[in-house]
Amino acid sequence: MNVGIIGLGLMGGSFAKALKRYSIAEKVYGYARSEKSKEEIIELNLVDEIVDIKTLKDNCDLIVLAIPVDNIISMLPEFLDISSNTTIMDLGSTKEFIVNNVPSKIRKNFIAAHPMTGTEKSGPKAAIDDLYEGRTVVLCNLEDNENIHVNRAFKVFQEIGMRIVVMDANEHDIHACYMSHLPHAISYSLANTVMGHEDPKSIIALAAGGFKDMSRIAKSSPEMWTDIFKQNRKNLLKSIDLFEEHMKKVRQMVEEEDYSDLKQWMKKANTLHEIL
Ligand SMILES: NC(=O)C1=CN([C@@H]2O[C@H](COP(=O)(O)OP(=O)(O)OC[C@H]3O[C@@H](n4cnc5c(N)ncnc54)[C@H](O)[C@@H]3O)[C@@H](O)[C@H]2O)C=CC1
Ligand SMILES: O=C(O)C(=O)Cc1ccc(O)cc1
Repeated sequence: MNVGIIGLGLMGGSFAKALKRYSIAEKVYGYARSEKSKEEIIELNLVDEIVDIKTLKDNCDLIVLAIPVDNIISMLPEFLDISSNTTIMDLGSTKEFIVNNVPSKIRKNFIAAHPMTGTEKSGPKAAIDDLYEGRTVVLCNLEDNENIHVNRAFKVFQEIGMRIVVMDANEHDIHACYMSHLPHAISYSLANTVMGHEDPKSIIALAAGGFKDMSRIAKSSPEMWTDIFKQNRKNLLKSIDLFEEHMKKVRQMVEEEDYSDLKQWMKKANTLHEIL
């Protein structure tokens, strides 16, 4: 099997590494837009060859879109003339808007996937060897796909050591919002709150583990996350409203010195880690 990867940053670059590690592809082709990315991809030896989109389409059994979620949608018309045997797969963090915007001509070929693994880093240098190992990938709306493409996706994800979960795209976006998109909104808010109040010297001198843990994902790519917030806007707004209710509640308990209720509220939060 030949695989083509469009976008060789954290997700695409790590996918290329996993394919090599498990000898899954005969040849891995890459497509990158900027000269800087191309240089980095060659230097890091992420793919066998960097090619244009036509070469990818003519030579690959599987084409992986590992680019920001709005770019995934704008790129889809490029694939209207692909062979019915070629699988296209995206790795985007949102799913419903994407599946609803796949042109009907290639809907059977298009596998909507979301690997539930990543980091706050981006670009080719962020690619890591074992990003996918032992992690979960969510595949959405597989009833819209032809079997050849579903089987190919299952085979590749299993071979790189992933656990597969199948879900409706709408349901996926709700879960992804609470487990990932809301935490990113909170982390960005925390970072901006602290920077608006503390000077850099105090931040360096006093930042402890908790603050570092909670602000790590505030380093994530604004290009990628603006698109995600845009595509999952409805769920994100609802989750922010629910989160604000909790912030109001803790504020009120502290203001009214209601420490017994505060302790109960904290104890309830502690139980999350009995599940995790
Ligand atoms: N970062 C993470 O932890 C995770 C990201 N995702 C999703 O994976 C996708 C890729 O994210 P990352 O790899 O983290 O981003 P990244 O920023 O590390 O890599 C994306 C690469 O694609 C390139 N690119 C952008 N538009 C392009 C286009 N039209 N043609 C060719 N190259 C293009 C960029 O220059 C960049 O090198 C996104 O859709 C994101 O939502 C999914 C799970 C985890
Ligand atoms: O860095 C982290 O902890 C993440 O949460 C990474 C991440 C980012 C986006 C996703 O769609 C999935 C995972």
